[in-house]
Amino acid sequence: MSEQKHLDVSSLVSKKGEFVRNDAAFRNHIEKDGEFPPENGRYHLYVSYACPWAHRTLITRKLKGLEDAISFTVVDFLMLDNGWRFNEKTPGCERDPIFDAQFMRDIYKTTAPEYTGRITVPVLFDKTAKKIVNNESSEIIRMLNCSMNEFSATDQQRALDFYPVELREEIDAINAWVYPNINNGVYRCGFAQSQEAYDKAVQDLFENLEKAEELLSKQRYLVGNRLTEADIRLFTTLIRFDQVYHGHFKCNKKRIIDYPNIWGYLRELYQIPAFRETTDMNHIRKHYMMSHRNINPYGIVSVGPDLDFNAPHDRNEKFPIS
Ligand SMILES: N[C@@H](CCC(=O)N[C@@H](CS)C(=O)NCC(=O)O)C(=O)O
Repeated sequence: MSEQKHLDVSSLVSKKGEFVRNDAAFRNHIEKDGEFPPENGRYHLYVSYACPWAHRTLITRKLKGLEDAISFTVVDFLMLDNGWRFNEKTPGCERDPIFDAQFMRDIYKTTAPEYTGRITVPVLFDKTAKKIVNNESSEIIRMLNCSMNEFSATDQQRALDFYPVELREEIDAINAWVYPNINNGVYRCGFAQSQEAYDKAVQDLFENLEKAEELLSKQRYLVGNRLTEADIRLFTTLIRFDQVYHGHFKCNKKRIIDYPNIWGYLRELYQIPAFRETTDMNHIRKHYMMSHRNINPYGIVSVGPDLDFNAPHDRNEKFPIS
């Protein structure tokens, strides 16, 4: 196990000062007749409410009605030198129910002692084999979308498909600009270590937010009239934007509330229970501002803004779904 401090992002910064995210290491899949077969109650998610990548998995789990089939544990929002930790004293968090571990790194160390990479969430964990199945959220949400259908709570949830075959090309094309420029784009702004890297990241971010605004001025969702994985993936960045990324990551050319179509779209998604009930703004705001001491040395949590995500939106009138 590497002894590097958890918050040390120097290994993730290029010579030009650009933030470069590492690829996830555990890339197994839940599949019939495979090492990790679909099974009710066998799998567990380790997540942080603060983390946009983990947030995707919680939303998909709930949309698909897999609350009884897949358990989860939330780590403390504070991530300091020892990384993600379990702390049942923080509201919303619990003890680790599998190993009673103190830190997330203990889960990685116990079950994958040879692993030397970063200790990230989300983690999809097999409670029977005591193994990490996967720690890449984009793959975890695909598994939750289709590999556990037999355990969905209702037939309606079972039938939901957020990555349907006929839309895959379009969804992939959207993800291909949303991920680098928006999802990871905010991190590229916030963790940039040169003016040049920041300037480029911020330009890419706002050009692509304009692109999303333009698209959402013509249609209800990113891929036409149907809610897909692309929307789940964009939502978790948008919901954090004005409250955190705008100030903390210096993404302050505009706010999301300045884009009328994105703002309406964000409110519509937030008002769907699976999105709203998995959003914890307290964890989100405190995590970023109290943990990233390299960019906010005193850990002071800023005041606002106070946004009404529950305010009515006009998406249904603008783009009715027949
Ligand atoms: N590719 C991963 C990225 C996950 C990730 O970077 N998670 C962050 C939290 S937002 C983390 O755990 N960071 C700790 C670190 O990099 O040391 C995914 O999408 O699942």
